[in-house]
Amino acid sequence: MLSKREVFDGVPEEYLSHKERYENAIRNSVVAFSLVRKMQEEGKTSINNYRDVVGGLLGSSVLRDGSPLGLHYIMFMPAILNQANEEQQEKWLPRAWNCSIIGSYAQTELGHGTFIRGLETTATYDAATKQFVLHSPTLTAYKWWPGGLGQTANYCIVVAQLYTKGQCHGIHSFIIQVRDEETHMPLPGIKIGEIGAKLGLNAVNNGFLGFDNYRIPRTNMLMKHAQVLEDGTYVKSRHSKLNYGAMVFVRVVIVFDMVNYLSKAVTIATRFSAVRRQCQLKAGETECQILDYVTQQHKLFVSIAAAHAFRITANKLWLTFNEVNEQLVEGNLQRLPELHALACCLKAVTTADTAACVERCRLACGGHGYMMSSSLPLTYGLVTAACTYEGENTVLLLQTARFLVKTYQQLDSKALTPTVAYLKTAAAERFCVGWSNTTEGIIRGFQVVAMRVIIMSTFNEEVQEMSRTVSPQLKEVLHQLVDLYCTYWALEKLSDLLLYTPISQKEVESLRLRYEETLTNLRPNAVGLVDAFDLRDEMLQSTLGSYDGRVYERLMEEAMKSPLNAEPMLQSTLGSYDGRVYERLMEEAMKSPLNAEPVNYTFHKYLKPFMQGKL
Ligand SMILES: CCCCCCCCCCCCCCCCCCCCCCCC(=O)SCCNC(=O)CCNC(=O)[C@H](O)C(C)(C)COP(=O)(O)OP(=O)(O)OC[C@H]1O[C@@H](n2cnc3c(N)ncnc32)[C@H](O)[C@@H]1OP(=O)(O)O
Ligand SMILES: Cc1cc2nc3c(=O)[nH]c(=O)nc-3n(C[C@H](O)[C@H](O)[C@H](O)COP(=O)(O)OP(=O)(O)OC[C@H]3O[C@@H](n4cnc5c(N)ncnc54)[C@H](O)[C@@H]3O)c2cc1C
Repeated sequence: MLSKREVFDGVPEEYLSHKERYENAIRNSVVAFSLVRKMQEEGKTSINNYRDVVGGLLGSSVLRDGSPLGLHYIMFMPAILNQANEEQQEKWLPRAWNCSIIGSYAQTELGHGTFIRGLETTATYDAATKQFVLHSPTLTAYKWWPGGLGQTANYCIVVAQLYTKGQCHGIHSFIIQVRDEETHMPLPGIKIGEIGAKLGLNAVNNGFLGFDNYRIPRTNMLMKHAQVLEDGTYVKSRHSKLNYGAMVFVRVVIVFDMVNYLSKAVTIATRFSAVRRQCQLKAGETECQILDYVTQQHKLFVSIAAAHAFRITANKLWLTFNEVNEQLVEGNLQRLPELHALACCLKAVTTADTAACVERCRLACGGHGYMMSSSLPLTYGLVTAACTYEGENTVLLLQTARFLVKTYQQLDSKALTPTVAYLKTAAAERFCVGWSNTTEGIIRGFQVVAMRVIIMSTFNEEVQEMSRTVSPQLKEVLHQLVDLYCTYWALEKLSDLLLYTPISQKEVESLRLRYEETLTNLRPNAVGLVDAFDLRDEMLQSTLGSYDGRVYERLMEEAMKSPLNAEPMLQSTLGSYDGRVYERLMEEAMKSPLNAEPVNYTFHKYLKPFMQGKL
């Protein structure tokens, strides 16, 4: 087993080049995941074991910044289990378990991540050849982000709009080979590479993938829920959202992942705070441990409590996930909406809280927390990504809100599922129940808050008609900015206002409405207001923030500059805006510091022996 913080030719990880990071990650991953494969060979294939071992490996000292093989375990295999029929599982799972194929999960595109019903990649059924034709009609249709896809995976689950007999049936999943199993070269009609450097997870080898009328057998559509028959007849799924199952699974395991990272961060910060002595509590005394300061305890102790709370929650969610999945197998879909809402809510809350807590742990360590060697910056990079991937947090919380409002609207007509049963009590009792400063009293208080917020949201949704115009006068707009700033901070600091001012409940409710109104009023001028900062592109240096809005072209242009994309040469009609695609590719290749070797040497040295079970 590799030692902690394995180095690459004696150079600590932080000082490796982008390419060396990848090579180091491949080398460490094949050794680490040989352990997982051994577990499988020895029959220790309980999903709990895998969850804990794979989860423990990712982000561990060996795979500190993720792994190009992570998605293979986290999404590729669970997606086959969740969406492939028995025949397809028999064909693909054994090869996935022994890693003779390495997979990824390609759903997000340059142009769409959240709104998956808007994905543009198409899979059109050709009954004459009994094949699906995969195609990326635009640059924004390119898959963008799939972990391991850049240079590592040779298969992936692709989510595409299914067309048969001229009709679109929405998004479905397909298992697709993208690289030759012997040479690892991209197959004809496949345009593939890595997307470039990121804030963190720089060992994951996130990639892009475009299809140019690429054909796959009909039987490569994952057909557990919906099917396309040989003549092109579409047979729909019992529930349109059963295809979303892979995302629910990952959201559930992310909660476990947050426990790992939060426990690490608060361990580092608390131990350091016991060692670090700074300043004197009383003049003349020896300097005290910073852990003795109440302000330091305020920063850290809630993270210790949160780590335990998240662990208990994660275990309960895992049990619920398994219960509901057993019911799904029996055709009982009754608790699927609750599981979806719960997974959305807990993924969003635990990732957001963990990111905030890890940042507080870093700040609690002063300058030394800013050192890469503290592991706190790296940990922050890992956990903050989780606020975005597997469903951006805001969007997932909106899904939970949607479920809660629907539950409230059916309060009297429908039996409540376990996690929302409290709404019945909160609705039945007087809202202003007496307050008691006990754990139970606080929980009851938050249940009442939840109830009232749901009622307010339902009221806003049903009654509120928001029609507004915005005066073009700059004065008007600046007043709105002042208004926004005041109402934002009044709501942020509401507990102080409630404690120290006579603000009433009614005034708080109208403050909230005013805040939302100000947001809506400012929306039409939002871009104009930032243009007014007059920051030139050269100063911004951002693919996302350039003045001309050509985000996707710039993202792709930057991705092409990655040294890893020089091998192999990309035969690609990337839709470059000036049409000089081949000249530009050759220009870029000539700039690359890498030899245009057809495949990164790590494939033959590490990956292929691993896939052949020789490591
Ligand atoms: C062999 C198996 C074992 C193998 C080994 C296992 C090893 C385990 C490994 C464990 C390791 C642990 C450590 C690792 C931790 C994890 C690391 C993760 C690494 C990175 C992964 C990142 C991957 C990705 O990011 S993949 C892409 C993710 N993308 C998204 O999440 C997209 C988000 N958007 C959406 O989900 C949808 O667009 C949504 C929900 C926002 C809107 O969908 P839609 O428009 O279709 O729905 P609505 O109109 O809003 O609602 C309609 C209706 O549908 C219901 N619904 C929506 N979604 C779902 C769902 N998922 N499930 C069920 N129901 C759903 C919704 O509630 C509405 O219902 P109504 O009744 O109509 O209200
Ligand atoms: C490290 C990392 C790894 C990833 N790995 C994978 C992978 O392996 N496979 C894969 O398929 N994808 C992967 N992704 C992509 C990820 O799933 C998407 O980034 C994520 O779903 C968010 O979508 P988006 O990027 O389009 O953001 P957007 O949805 O465009 O979000 C931008 C902003 O718009 C807001 N917004 C969007 N829709 C709404 C709405 N309806 N209401 C209110 N606000 C809204 C969001 O809240 C956010 O503030 C990865 C992403 C990251 C960062």
